[in-house]
This record gives sequence, structure tokens and C-alpha cells, in this order.
Amino acid sequence: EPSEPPGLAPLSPGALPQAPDLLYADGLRAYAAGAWARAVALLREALRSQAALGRTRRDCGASCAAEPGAALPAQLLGAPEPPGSWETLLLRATLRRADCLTRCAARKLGPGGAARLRVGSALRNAFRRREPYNYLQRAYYQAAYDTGLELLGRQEAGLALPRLEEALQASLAQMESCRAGCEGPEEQQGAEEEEAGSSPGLYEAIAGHWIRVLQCRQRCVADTATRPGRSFPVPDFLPSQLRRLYEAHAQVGNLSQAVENVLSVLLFYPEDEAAKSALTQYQAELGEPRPGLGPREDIQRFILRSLGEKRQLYYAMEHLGTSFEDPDSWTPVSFIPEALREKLREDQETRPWDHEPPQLKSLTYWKDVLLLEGVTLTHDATQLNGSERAVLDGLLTPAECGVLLQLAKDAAGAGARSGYRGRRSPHTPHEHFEGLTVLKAAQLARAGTVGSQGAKLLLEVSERVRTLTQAYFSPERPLHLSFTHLVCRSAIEGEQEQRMDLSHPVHADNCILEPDTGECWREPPAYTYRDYSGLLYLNDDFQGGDLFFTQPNALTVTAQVRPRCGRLVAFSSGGENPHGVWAVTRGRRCALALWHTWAPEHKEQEWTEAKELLKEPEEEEEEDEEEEGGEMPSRDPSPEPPSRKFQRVQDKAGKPPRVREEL
Ligand SMILES: O=C(O)CCC(=O)C(=O)O
Ligand SMILES: [Fe+3]
Repeated sequence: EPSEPPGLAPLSPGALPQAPDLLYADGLRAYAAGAWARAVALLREALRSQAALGRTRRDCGASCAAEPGAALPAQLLGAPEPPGSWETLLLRATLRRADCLTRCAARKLGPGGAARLRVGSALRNAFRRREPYNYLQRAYYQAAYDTGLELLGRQEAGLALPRLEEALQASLAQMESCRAGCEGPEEQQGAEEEEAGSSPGLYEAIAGHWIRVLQCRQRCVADTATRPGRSFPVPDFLPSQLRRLYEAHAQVGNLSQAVENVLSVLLFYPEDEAAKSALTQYQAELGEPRPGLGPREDIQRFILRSLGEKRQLYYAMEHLGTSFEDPDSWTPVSFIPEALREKLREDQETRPWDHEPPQLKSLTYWKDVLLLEGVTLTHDATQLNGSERAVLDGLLTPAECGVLLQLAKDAAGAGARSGYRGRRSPHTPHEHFEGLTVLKAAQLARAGTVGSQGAKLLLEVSERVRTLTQAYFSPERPLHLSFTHLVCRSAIEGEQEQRMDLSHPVHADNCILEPDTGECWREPPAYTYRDYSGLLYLNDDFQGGDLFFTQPNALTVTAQVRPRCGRLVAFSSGGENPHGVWAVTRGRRCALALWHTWAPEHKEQEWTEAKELLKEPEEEEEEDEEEEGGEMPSRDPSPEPPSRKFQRVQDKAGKPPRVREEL
């Protein structure tokens, strides 16, 4: 029978909260009794109380650590020291520290405050799993970092910098609270060992506890780098933030800050080629040497402290047989005892975030390892009823979609001005179809017809898609882009009534589909070298136009995807993935279509040419774009094999098929 929770006196700010374990227990009882509102209030209050205790521990820890050793009270200092007795000094200092912590807790929490700090470990774990304060702090880091990245993406390095710096500060602060938590009470370990009748002696016990504190502190990096709801840390958390910082500082001309940040990266990775050459460049630009210029102090402190801990942990590992999973890939090899290196190297090979992940892992796994900030796996093959299919979101910011849409529009406008009228789609008479290749985009940018920002983004984004597609589907074997095409399809007004055809008939991308037998012939004129297809959508303000997958009969729809800005649909290009596009009945639908190949000889030459064109705008200025005739697109607008198009979805059923899976 659940006892009634104690009355909840409304807490004035600053008032001492009740002990979190009592509140938590009461909250759980209220929950069990179905008193929801009360349970919520109690649990919230328990969290608030727990956080207050955490703050107390951290503040007391900091102020007691700052107490000078000379402040050892007379009673402890009185006895004459035998030479070299560091034990007595250490143990006295330890007594003193414990005393300081107890008094500090009592000052802050009232008499018996120290006991309050000793929350049971089961409860602590319960709180840790639900730790909303950590989550808030991470969310804060996340918001600042994401805003920073978005601003960087829009070339707003000046605005991005304060955000990026804020994110770094928030990460370091989060790391500090995490570390402070490590000095809390011991986990159950002690009790268990006692029961087993093997309590350690004084020094073993102290060493054991100390090692667990160090292990816990080292885990804080991974803890801080793990986003709420995920189970793996962001790899190389601090170094990657510092990389963004030095690049952004350099962009806005803050050379000395760029140097400080790049030197900080080099503290982690002294051999980092990119950082080394950036440093050389910044130093050259700075001119005379600046003697005071060194790595950031916060990072220097962080690294020194961390290395000190690692040294002890590796020592204990070698000599005391304790375990230590180094969370960092930057630890210098010289820190790792010879005897342990071989074993660690093996372990490292199985560390998920350091290596390209094996194929087709679970959804949760992918949520953790997706390489790009802000990208999430929305649907995997299972959810899409296929074998190699995926929907990923967050590849583009709304601003980036805007830039690419503008590029498509400007390019189409340029085509129209030079006599090109929007041509009818090769797939349907009811839609216009415009396509832009990367090379054409670069040429138009060179000619000043379109902004070069859009053309550059087109290249950058296609590489982004390639990286992800490779990581997801082909981590062992490099994929190359074989063709990149920015395609817009628009409904022709007044021609949409009773429309029964598709915007893009059902097909497979690398073989000729034969719906009657369900076979797919991988032979010319199909683009047989295409191995993976990607469609990166730019907008959703149109009617119709969803992408759908069918069974090999080209008839039964197995999955359907609604386009939207930043959404990538990626799939293997073979007969296992027949797909088509529903009619676009209003508005304009734009997407970046990309095909990847394993065959290096089919690597898109135009991509490299476009890159070159956009690199040196001052060279070859005489090139006359108008001579080209302005006809666009410069290539066959239909990237499909010129094969039979199957309109079976309508032909057989007479009306569009029913959709099994609405996404
Ligand atoms: O735009 C789409 O969603 C699909 C286009 C397509 O399948 C293709 O171009 O091969
Ligand atoms: Fe296709």
C-alpha cells in the first residue's frame, strides 16, 4: 500500500531541497499509486535536488582543492617528520581534504550535509540515466555548435565564431562537472569485495579507489561527446571543434587566434598534416614571429591533466592488472607500455567510431556513427521493405537548399534568355524538365550568369553525399561519383486534370527491368557501371512527386518517400530497387540526382573540371561562354538508359496502385 508522499512545500529559490533519494522514492511510490501529477512534481524535485547536490560537490571539491597545503592544521602538522615519509604527508592531506569537504557540505546543506552527498549508487545510476541537467548542457552545446556550423555553411565565419567558441566552452564545462562527479562515493565494489572476504589493505584500497576515480574521469570525454539518446560518442570531439575554430578564425583574418587554435590541434595530433600546413601558412601571413603565441591555455591544461591520468592508468594496467579503455585516439604511443601496445591495437580495430563501420548495421548503430553533423538515418532497408535502401535527413540546411534552388532557377533563366524554352520532360508531356550538370554550373558561374556560391555548393554537396553513401553501403571499397545532375520537374499548368502518367516511370538505374519476368538485364544501353544511386531533395512545396519503390513487377509499391529539403534517399542501383516518381501536379520539384560507381574509370571527369574552373577565377578570363550556344542542359536530360519505360503502375491496374507504406 503506497504511503502518501509528504506534503510538497513549495521551494523558494535557494532553499535547501530535500534529499533526492527520499524525493525519488516518494516519487516512485506516487507513480506506483497512479498519482501522476504528484509523481511528476516529486520526480522533478528529486532531480532538482540531485543537481543541487552535484553542484555542492563540485563547488566544495574546487574550493577544498584550492586550499593551500600549508593550511594543514596544527594538530596534523605537530609531529616531527621522518625523512621521506610522503605517506604521512599524503594521508594527512587526505584527512584534511575529507574534513574540508565535510565542513563545506555542512555549510551548504546544513548539519549532516556530507551524508546527504552520499547517495546510494543504485539511485545515482537511476539519476545518471535520466540526468536532465547533463542533457540540458549537452543540448546547449549542441545548439551553439549547430548554429555555428550552419553559419559556417553560409560563409558567415564572423557570426559563427562566438557560437563555436561557446560550444567549446560548454563542452569543457560539461567535462568539469562530469569529472567532479567522479569524486563522489565509491560504487558498490567495496561492499561486494568485503562480502567475498577479500577486503584490500590500506594502500590497495586507496590505489583501487584512486584508479576508479581516474577511470571515471577519463570516461568523461566520451560521456560529454555522447549526444542524448545516442550510445556512441562523436569521434574526436575536441580536436574537431578546434579545427572548425582555426579555419573560421583564419577566414575572418584573426590570424593569431587561428594560430592558437591550430597549435591546440597539434597538441592532440602533432603530425596532423592539414594543421601543420595551415600553421605554416598563418605564420607566413603573420610575418614577424610572435613569441607569446602558443596553444590555448584551456586545451593545454586539459591535455596535460589527461596525459597525467593516462600515465597512471597505464601504469596500473601494466603492474596491477587493472583495466583501462582509453577513449582517445590521440594518446601518444609512447604513453602506452610496450607490453600493452599489441593488445590495444587489436582492441582499437574493434572500436566502432574509429573505423568505417561494417555494412547494414541496426538503426541505433547508424544513428551514432553517421559522420556528418546533423545527419540522421530516418529509415533503413527494413523499414523501406528492401535490402539496400536508406533515407537520411539533415544533409542540407534550409539555407543551402535555398542556394541550390536559386542556382537551378538562375541556370534555367539563363537558358531561357538564350532562346531555350523550358523543354518538355522526356518522361511525360505534362511536365517541364530542366537539368544542370556540375560542369555547366561551373561554366555559368565563371561567366557570371549564376553565383559561384551555388556552383561551389553543388560540388561540395555531391561530395557530402558520396562520403555518406560510401560509409553506409560500401565502407570497404571506395565509391566514385559517376554523374551528378540537378533536376527540376515542374507541372505544366492546366494540363493536370485526370493525369494518369508518372513524372518518372518505374525503372532500375543500372539494368533494364523486365517486369513480366521480374528480371533486370545489366547490359547496355543501361548504365551498367552505376552501383549506388542517391537523390538529395531540395524542396517540398509542390503537389505529388513522391518517390516510390516497387517490386520487380514494377507494379506493387513497397515504399514511398516524400521529398523535402536535405533528405537523401540512397539505394543500390540494381533490379532490387525498381523505382519511379509520381506525377508532379503543381509546382516545381528539384532534386540532386547522383550516381556512384565502384569503377574508377567511370569517375565523373566533369566534376574535376568543374572544381578546377571554380578554383582559379582569375585565370583564363577570356573564355567566351556565349559561344556555347546557351542550350541547356548540355547533356541528355534523361540520365536513364534509353530503354523501354514501364508505365505499368497505371497500365495494368488502370489506376495508380495502392501504397502499402506511407512515409
Ligand atoms: O527524382 C527522383 O526522385 C527519382 C529520379 C530517378 O529515379 C532517376 O533520375 O533515375
Ligand atoms: Fe532512377
